[in-house]
Amino acid sequence: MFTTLSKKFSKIFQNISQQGRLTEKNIQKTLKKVQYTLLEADVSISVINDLTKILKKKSIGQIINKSLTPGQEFIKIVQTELVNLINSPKKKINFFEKPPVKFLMVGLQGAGKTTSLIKLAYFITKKFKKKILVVSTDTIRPAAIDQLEILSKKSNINFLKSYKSQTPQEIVKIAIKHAIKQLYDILIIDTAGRLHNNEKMMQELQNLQNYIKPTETFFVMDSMTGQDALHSIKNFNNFLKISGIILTKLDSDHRGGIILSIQHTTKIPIKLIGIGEKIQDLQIFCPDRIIKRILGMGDISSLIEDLKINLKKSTIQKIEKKIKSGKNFNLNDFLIQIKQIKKIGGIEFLKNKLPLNTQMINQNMYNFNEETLKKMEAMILSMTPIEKEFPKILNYSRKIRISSGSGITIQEMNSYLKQFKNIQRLMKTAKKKGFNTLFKNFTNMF
Ligand SMILES: Nc1nc2c(ncn2[C@@H]2O[C@H](COP(=O)(O)OP(=O)(O)OP(=O)(O)O)[C@@H](O)[C@H]2O)c(=O)[nH]1
Repeated sequence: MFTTLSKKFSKIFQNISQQGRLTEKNIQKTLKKVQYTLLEADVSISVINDLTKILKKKSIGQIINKSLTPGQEFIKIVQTELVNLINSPKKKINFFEKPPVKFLMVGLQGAGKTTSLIKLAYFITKKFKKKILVVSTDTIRPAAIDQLEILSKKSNINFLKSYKSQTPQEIVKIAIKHAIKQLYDILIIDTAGRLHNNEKMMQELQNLQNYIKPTETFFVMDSMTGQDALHSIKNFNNFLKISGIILTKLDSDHRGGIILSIQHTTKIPIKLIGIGEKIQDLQIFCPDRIIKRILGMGDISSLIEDLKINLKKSTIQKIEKKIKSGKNFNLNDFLIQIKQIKKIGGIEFLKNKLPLNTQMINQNMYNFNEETLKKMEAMILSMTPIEKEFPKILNYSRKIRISSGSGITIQEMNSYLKQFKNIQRLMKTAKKKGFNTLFKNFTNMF
């Protein structure tokens, strides 16, 4: 996510941080670099111009000769202004009205409407314990109704069957009746993908929205579409009242410009982001977290949140208990950790959320990948219980035996055991400073 963009920002920031004193000239020079970076990232020109004006005014006014750490001050200003650029007071999802609250999903073909619908239903069920019903009004694309049915079944979401012979309005009428009767809190309605210039289909959608009067009408948008998407949103908004955007496919490494342009250009808030194809890959849009990632500062907060949502409470409690007890962290515990890393999305997922500077400094971390994780697991599984408990006893002959059992060279084994020792040290720090430091110091494990 935003790798190219964040690498560029990291470089600009590294450069300015090294300057003891800032003059108007070098602030102007840095702002030029920021401008080019945004331009290359496909941010719209009007956004860049407005942003540069504010940055110039604030940074020149506030920094020169006034700050002891001018570089840091400059970075803070850029960070704050970028957050302001994508923030909106209307970004909260409204589902606290009289039930059944209705959500309508609209957008171009293939934008990710059906997938996002299911992810959203799953997210709200899991986080807010609401009773949700989903229905499809897509009678145009063959298999669209079946797709929603299959996804719903897979995720244990209540699905109401609809038929191609029905009109969207008939489907919705039945669904609302059903939702009221069965006391559902939320009804989420999928629609057929369409182009904004298909007047007939847009009119049909407008009629449907007027009939449903949804609390939220989400425009689901593929973030890979770039600047063209801005026209689509505006055109959809001419027919409908869009209350929020769900920006999908942010996991692909695109240029990132669209996320900085949407709010400023359309005044419609981004409410949710899709970051993968799996059911749990939907997040509430948090401007400060996104900007941190764009600027290469990592996203430790959402990493901790993801870990808390995706790992069982009991597992987290076990780790915390282990840390607090001060008992020696052994290779059995390490094996459990490896399994957990795999479960939450693997090492690439974790790396993605770490501050870029730390990642770049720590070459070992950079070289660490899914393959390494597999090898570590194989190494530990080839050990005897006593070796796992007390790795200190691993002498040369024991290592030879483990090596032939796991297919890992002695050199690799030594390097993994060194990493394990680093983790042991980290656990001791976490005991003093708390559980969250474990993730904040993640890179020190390597
Ligand atoms: N990588 C990634 N893929 C996604 C994301 N969201 C959706 N997709 C994929 O995008 C493709 C299209 O998604 P759908 O949900 O079928 O799109 P749709 O808008 O309902 O499509 P139509 O009904 O044909 O208009 C599928 O392969 C999804 O798995 C995301 O956040 N990340």
